[in-house]
Parts: sequence; C-alpha cells; structure tokens
Amino acid sequence: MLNGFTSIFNLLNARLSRRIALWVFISIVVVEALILLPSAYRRERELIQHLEDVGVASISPLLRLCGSQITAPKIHQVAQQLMLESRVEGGHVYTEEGEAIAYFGEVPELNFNHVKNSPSVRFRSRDGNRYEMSMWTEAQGKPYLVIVRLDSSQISQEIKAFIIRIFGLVILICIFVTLATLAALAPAVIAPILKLRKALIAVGESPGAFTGDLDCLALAKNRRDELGEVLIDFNRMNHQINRYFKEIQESKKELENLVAEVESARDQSEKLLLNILPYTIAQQLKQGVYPIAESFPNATVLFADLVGFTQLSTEVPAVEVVELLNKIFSIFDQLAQQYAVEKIKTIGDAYMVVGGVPQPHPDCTQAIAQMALDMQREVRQLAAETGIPLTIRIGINNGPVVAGVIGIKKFIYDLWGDTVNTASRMESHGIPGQIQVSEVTYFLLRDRFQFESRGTINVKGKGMMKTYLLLGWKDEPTAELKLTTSSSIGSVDAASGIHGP
Ligand SMILES: Nc1ncnc2c1ncn2[C@@H]1O[C@H](COP(=O)(O)OP(=O)(O)OP(=O)(O)O)[C@@H](O)[C@H]1O
Repeated sequence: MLNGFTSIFNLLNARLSRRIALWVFISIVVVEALILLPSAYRRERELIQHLEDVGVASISPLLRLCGSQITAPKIHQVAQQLMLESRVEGGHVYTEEGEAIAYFGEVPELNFNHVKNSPSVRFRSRDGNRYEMSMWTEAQGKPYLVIVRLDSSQISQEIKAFIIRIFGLVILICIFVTLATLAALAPAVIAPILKLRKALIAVGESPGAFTGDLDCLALAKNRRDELGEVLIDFNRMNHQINRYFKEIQESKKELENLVAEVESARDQSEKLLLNILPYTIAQQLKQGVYPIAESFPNATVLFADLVGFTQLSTEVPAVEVVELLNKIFSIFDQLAQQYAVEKIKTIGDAYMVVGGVPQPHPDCTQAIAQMALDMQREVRQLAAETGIPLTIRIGINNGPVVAGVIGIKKFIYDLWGDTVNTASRMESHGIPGQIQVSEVTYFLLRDRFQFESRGTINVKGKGMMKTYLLLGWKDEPTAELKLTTSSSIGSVDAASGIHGP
C-alpha cells in the first residue's frame, strides 16, 4: 500500500509530470479567464440595465405625482417619498429652457448643460457606487428634464462576488482537470518514459551488460502508439549495441593477442639481435647510426683454437663434431658472460673474445686471463670425460683496437688493428695446451699471475717478439681480486637464451 503511494508520488513528482501539470493548469486558467471576463462584463451590463429600469420607474411617476403643482416644494416632497422607496439618492428637475426647478437628495454630477442635446445620458461615478441618468418627461403638457442619481454600490459588490465565485470554480476545475490528466498520463506516458530513461542510463553506463530484453520492453506490449515503438526500437538498439560491443571485445582480444605476438616476436628478435651484437651497438644501429667504427685505446684480445679438431673431423661424423664444438663454445660463451667480456665470433674451431670493448671494463686484462685459464681447465675436463684428445691453444694481446660494424649484410661486431693481428699470431704461433701472451700483456699481469718466458720467437709479419706463457695465479686469489660477474657455468643464460651443458 505504502509502496503504491510512494510510486504514485514518484510518478507525480517527476519533472515531466510537474511540467505537464503546470501547462494543463495554466492552459485552463487562461481559457477560463477568457470566458470569465466577458461574462463578468455581461453580468455588470445586466445589473446596470436593471438599475436603469429602476431609475425610469422612479422618474416617470415623479412629476405625475406632483399633479398640477410642478413646484420645488412639491417635487421635493414627492422625491423624499421616492428616495425612501427606491434606490434614488438625489436628482434635478429642469424646464425645457434649462431652468432648474428643484433639487432633492445628493446633487448629481450631471447637469442640464451635459444632457441638453441628448435624449438620455448615463454617467457612473469613479468608485462605481453612484449611477446617474437623464430622461425627458412630460407634465401638464410641458417637457421637463429629470436627472436622477441612483445607488449602484450593489452592482460592484455583486460583480465582485460573481468573480470570486467563478474564480473559485475555475481553480477547482483546474485542480481536478490537472490531477485527472496526470492520473491518465502517469501510467500511460510518464511511467514508460521514466523506465526508458532508467534503462538508457543503465545501458549508457555499462554498454554490453544487458544482453536480454530490457525491462521497459514489457511496457511496449499491447501499445500501438509512438511510445511503444520507441521502447521496441530502443530494445532493438540495445541488442545491436550488445552485438557491436561483443564484436569490439572480440576484436580487442584479437588485437591484444596480436600485440602480444608482436611483442613476443619483437622480444625474440631483440634477444637474437643482442645475441649477435652488443647492446650499445644494437641500439646505435636501430637509431640508424651506420657504419660504426669506434676506437678503444685499451683492449685485451684473445684467440683460442682447438688443436686436433681438423683431424677429429676426418674420424667422426660431422654432426657429432659440430655437437662437441657447440658444447665447448657454449661453455666459452658462459665464461665470457661471467667475466663481462665480449665474444666476437667463432671462426671454424677458433674462438675470439675481447675485454674492454665496447663497454669499459674495470680490469679487462685480468678478466681475459682468468677466462683463458678457465677455458683451458674446461677443455681438459671435457677431454678427460669424453676420452677425445682435445687441447686448446690460446693467444692474448693488449692494445688499441677499432671495433664496429661494417658492410651491408650479415652484420657482425668485429675488431681491427695490429693488436688483433698480434693476438691472433700469439695463438697461431703458440703451443697446444698453453696460453701465450705478448710482452704488453705480460707486463700488465705479471704481479698477479705466474708466467714462464718463452724467449723470443719469430712472429709472421711482426718479426722477433718476446712472448710468455701464462701458467696460473701467483697465489690463490682473494674474493675481491677474482673477477666474477655472474653465476657459475652450467646455468641458463637468460639474455642469450643459451643453455649450458
Ligand atoms: N677481426 C679478425 N678476426 C679474425 N681474425 C683476424 C682478425 N683480424 C686479424 N685476424 C687474423 O690475424 C692474423 C694476422 O693478420 P695479418 O693481417 O697481420 O696477416 P695475414 O692476413 O695473415 O697475412 P697478410 O699480411 O699476408 O695479409 C690473420 O690470421 C688474420 O686472419
């Protein structure tokens, strides 16, 4: 019950209801006002006419009752009686020539001069309480002009009462018609519109959420009007929105999958690129810096060659040889990462690595020396495990290099310069199972590492050179002295995707 009243109140309190009510109310008031004014005027005319009739009925016997004595005292006497019996408040009697014969009661504002040329004149006082009229009448065979002043105050009161009565009626009619209109419109128009508005807001706030028919559709049933069509159309539109929304969601999902695929492909290619080129070089190439050739004053270059591998290739299938080579070079790659030095490339069964390029290194010579010793140890261990007679020959040299990327295809980060040539020669002129270093490198490492002088050898293209064989650490290195940057061998290299043995 209470809910019913609340919902009716809500309906009537809706802005649309209030607007309709206001318009209906104003319209009726205007219509009634248009009717009321002429009827009030007509009513006033009727009352005046009645008063005039009273006036005529009073004037006519005035002179007749005087008989043959048309004198002031007689007229006065008859008029006094007349005033008592009727609404006459005063008057004048004039001869045809305009001579005033008699006055009685209140003095009228009209006089002979005002009315002499007219058969009859009417005048109403400003406050509406007095009404004056003139009339020619005959007595004793002579014409007389009589002007009487009548009490018309009742007319004003009656008109006022008439207007108040009609106005009250109009207000009652207005209220009744307005409420009746609202009562008729509320369920038929306002309720569906409010429900439609609610549905519109809900659909607007969360499009795609309302998948079935909307609640407001129920109101469209059994309706054959435009509002019913709007409700049906809106429901249809919501279905379309749902369809489009679903399509958009699916497209979004597809797009997200595509973006994820593209990102994964980009990550893969990025990883691949970083596997081929140092990070800074890859960045420069991506920015269009090309060719790249940078000078580095202090680099340590290492060449390593697997001795006896050519012979091995003739004895075991090529696939197995490549598998072994992959195993060894993967270990070297991890060592390069561990000591934060840059692998340059593999050349057949040779391995080339540089320290201090392209990123500065706190001690690239020690890092390369450590790596060389580890490479030796790893190859020895592998030879013992597999029974394959593997040895490695390593050469190291220090000095300035030029590093960069040249050419237009199959980019590779490479090194050039005499330092590189000499490092290569240290390896090619070295001893299997030994690490041969140039004199420059020896001087840089001799405090921390043990060396054996090899004396002077004839190096192709260089002539006679003093070289040294790196044997190992002088003392077991302390934790601070031993350079390490990452985990031990055998772990997974996240950046390159290379898996250790
Ligand atoms: N970036 C490099 N990568 C691989 N090996 C290199 C690189 N730079 C130089 N070398 C090697 O260093 C060695 C010495 O080179 P160098 O230019 O002094 O002599 P060469 O090319 O062997 O002989 P030649 O002087 O007759 O041309 C060569 O075996 C060369 O292949």
